[in-house]
Amino acid sequence: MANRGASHDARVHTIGDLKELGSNKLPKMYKDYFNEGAMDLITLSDNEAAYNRYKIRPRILVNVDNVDTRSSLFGIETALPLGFSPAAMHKLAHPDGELATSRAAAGFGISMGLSSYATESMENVASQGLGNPYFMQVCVLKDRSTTLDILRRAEENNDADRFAFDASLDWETTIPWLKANTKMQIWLKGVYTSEDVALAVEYGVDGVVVSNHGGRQLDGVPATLDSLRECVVAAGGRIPVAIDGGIRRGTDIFKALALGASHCLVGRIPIWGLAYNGQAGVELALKILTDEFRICMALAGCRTIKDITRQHITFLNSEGILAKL
Ligand SMILES: Cc1cc2nc3c(=O)[nH]c(=O)nc-3n(C[C@H](O)[C@H](O)[C@H](O)COP(=O)(O)O)c2cc1C
Ligand SMILES: CCCCCCC(=O)C(=O)O
Repeated sequence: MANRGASHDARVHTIGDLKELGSNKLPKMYKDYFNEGAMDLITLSDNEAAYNRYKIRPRILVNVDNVDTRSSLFGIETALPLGFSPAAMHKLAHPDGELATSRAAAGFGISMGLSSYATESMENVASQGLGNPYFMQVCVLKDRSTTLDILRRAEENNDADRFAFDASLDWETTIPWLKANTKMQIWLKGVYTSEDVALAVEYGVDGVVVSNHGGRQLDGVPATLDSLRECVVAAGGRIPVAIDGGIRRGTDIFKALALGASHCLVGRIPIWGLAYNGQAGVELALKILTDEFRICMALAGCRTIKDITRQHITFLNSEGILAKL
């Protein structure tokens, strides 16, 4: 049963409610653009299903009188280990678009990622910030001057628009070129494997995001929560490993952290909030996630984010047996 205490909206008690009500306010073409994925949607659906294969192992008689959900990204404090993934075209969901999303993120003190295909300028989006971390998703394009222009503008805004993707990118040229052209941290988004985490460390990348683009690129790859496990081992604490894809509940955030994620990102949730009620809808989503996460921490016996460990999670194997990780 839904947690009826979490929301201030009579109709929205869960992110599932928000998806249903928000999406259904949109023209079908926009709804499909936001909600669908690649091919047969197997990875899209598994991103969510994976969170149900892992179970929380609560500890009892832990003093959780004063649960502290604070975390950090890029060395900047966040109210939660949560942020918004860069996702294109928020104005298709609501005319206030990324400005509304940015204000909601700033008000809640969480991280805000901006897409190269945003419908608002990075300058206007970043100016909504209140000291919360901002990051810009950059495609390295065939026309490197366009990518350089995005990097310059992102640097000027302390935190990032245009087109042809470059399919010839490789480790040897791309990462050194990026590092030579910016002082900002460089994180790789779209990492799936221990091999590529090891290369990210070797090439001096600052962090990785385990992501399959919300099931919108290669159908048939694992759920990100399943990929996370090998990526965390490969990182070995040398670089942070963030995750996105399929996170819909506060308990999902808890599970990802227990499996070693340093930060969780959500792509469609702010879009559903925007579609439902603009900035107030995004804030409603964050209220639900914050309350659910705080309650989960307390009931699992974790007072701080550091208290959430591998001991707090177990895996339901194909025979329905809880296997210790
Ligand atoms: C409508 C939409 C547009 C997206 N646009 C981008 C983008 O421009 N750049 C990018 O790196 N990822 C993009 N993504 C992927 C998200 O950053 C993120 O990986 C994904 O949404 C996470 O899954 P979730 O929606 O289940 O949270 C997009 C995702 C969606 C749903
Ligand atoms: C030419 C515009 C491309 C926008 C791509 C946005 C995106 O990544 C998505 O998944 O949608």
